[in-house]
Amino acid sequence: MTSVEEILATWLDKFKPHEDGALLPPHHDHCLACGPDNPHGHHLVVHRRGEEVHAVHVFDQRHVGAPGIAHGGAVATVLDDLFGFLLYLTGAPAVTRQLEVRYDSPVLLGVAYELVAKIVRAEGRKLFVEAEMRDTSGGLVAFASALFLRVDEAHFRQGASNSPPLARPI
Ligand SMILES: CCCCCCCCCCCCCC(=O)SCCNC(=O)CCNC(=O)[C@H](O)C(C)(C)COP(=O)(O)OP(=O)(O)OC[C@H]1O[C@@H](n2cnc3c(N)ncnc32)[C@H](O)[C@@H]1OP(=O)(O)O
Repeated sequence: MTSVEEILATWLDKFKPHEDGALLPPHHDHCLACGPDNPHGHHLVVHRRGEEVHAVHVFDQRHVGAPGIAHGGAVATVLDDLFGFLLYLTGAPAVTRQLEVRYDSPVLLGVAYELVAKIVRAEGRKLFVEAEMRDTSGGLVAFASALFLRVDEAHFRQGASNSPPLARPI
């Protein structure tokens, strides 16, 4: 697992401008939603699309709530993390202060959904953001809104000396 200091050393590079259509970098390699090296993660892949961010995502059996249906917390994780990619367009890190998710239809495992997020407005440190998740017919299955607050590197250093075990003992 990479240390907080190692992540911070390259973290701000990710906030340099990304071209329209570019594949956006994961927050870090073990991020629960987008980290490619997290075996429990969603492995979310996100591109810039104009002033929005876009992903096509499939939930799998690891994210099950009711049989065959994604857990609502898993859906919220992915939507929250998608907002985290909008931060690359703003040029500065921020964290979720409030997140609200509306679940309009069950999100089915093994089915592709299209996700889009955008910044609705920015006021000082505050970023108000919204996201939609749609099925391949264009039907809205979930809608999220959130408030993100800009923070500095000191915020992330709060976790630097905290090294819990990688997995709970069985
Ligand atoms: C290691 C390196 C990097 C790794 C990065 C991984 C990144 C992952 C990326 C993304 C992954 C996904 C994302 C994640 O998972 S981020 C992880 C989940 N989020 C957190 O852990 C955040 C925890 N919270 C905090 O640390 C503090 O609360 C922070 C720092 C956020 C704010 O505490 P602070 O004390 O600083 O600020 P404040 O609370 O006084 O408020 C400030 C202003 O905001 C206004 N306000 C507050 N609430 C509301 C509201 N509901 N509607 C409207 N306004 C509201 C408030 O009135 C005030 O306004 P004003 O008086 O200034 O006008």
